Amino acid sequence: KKTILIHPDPRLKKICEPVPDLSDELRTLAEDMLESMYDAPGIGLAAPQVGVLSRLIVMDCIKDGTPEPMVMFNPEVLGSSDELNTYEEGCLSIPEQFAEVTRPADVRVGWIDMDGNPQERDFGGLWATCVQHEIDHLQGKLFIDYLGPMKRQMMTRRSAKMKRERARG
Ligand SMILES: O=C(O)C[C@@H](Cc1ccccc1)[C@H](O)SCc1ccccc1
Ligand SMILES: [Zn+2]
Repeated sequence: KKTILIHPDPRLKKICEPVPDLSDELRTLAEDMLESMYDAPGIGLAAPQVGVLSRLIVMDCIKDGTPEPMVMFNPEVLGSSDELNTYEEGCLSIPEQFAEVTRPADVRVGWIDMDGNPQERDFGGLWATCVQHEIDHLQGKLFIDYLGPMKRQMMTRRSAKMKRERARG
């Protein structure tokens, strides 16, 4: 299991490097990230959140109750709808802070899967929100960056407080 970084942390603001070639090490990292995600619990997790500045995200697009774990290397948004959707987002790196974020309702995403094969898929609903939230992490972008400066500052202060309290154990 990997430790999830808490905002503010400079590693959460970095642009992540593309994954050059798949390796067993990267596949193991993806497995560890899925384990950390389920343990949190969460429905998505990006590599920078566990301190790895590579373009890798994991998600579980639960389909009618059955878990559907997804591993995406070098994910990119290929297209997005004009239609928007607003969702109250949270982030495992900004504990217990929630705010409404508006994003395109539907997105087409391309990525390389665990077997090294290129994949392409349309996402809607919660999964569209989740995959956009995760891909933002690879650009060093957090959901609070969509808020006004006052709300962002308040959430940053509170997250920093949570971080201090967690560090003290
Ligand atoms: O920090 C992360 O990237 C995990 C996020 C992913 C996410 C954020 C907003 C909306 C959808 C997904 C969450 O903490 S995972 C926790 C969660 C669980 C169920 C529904 C929404 C969020
Ligand atoms: Zn997040």
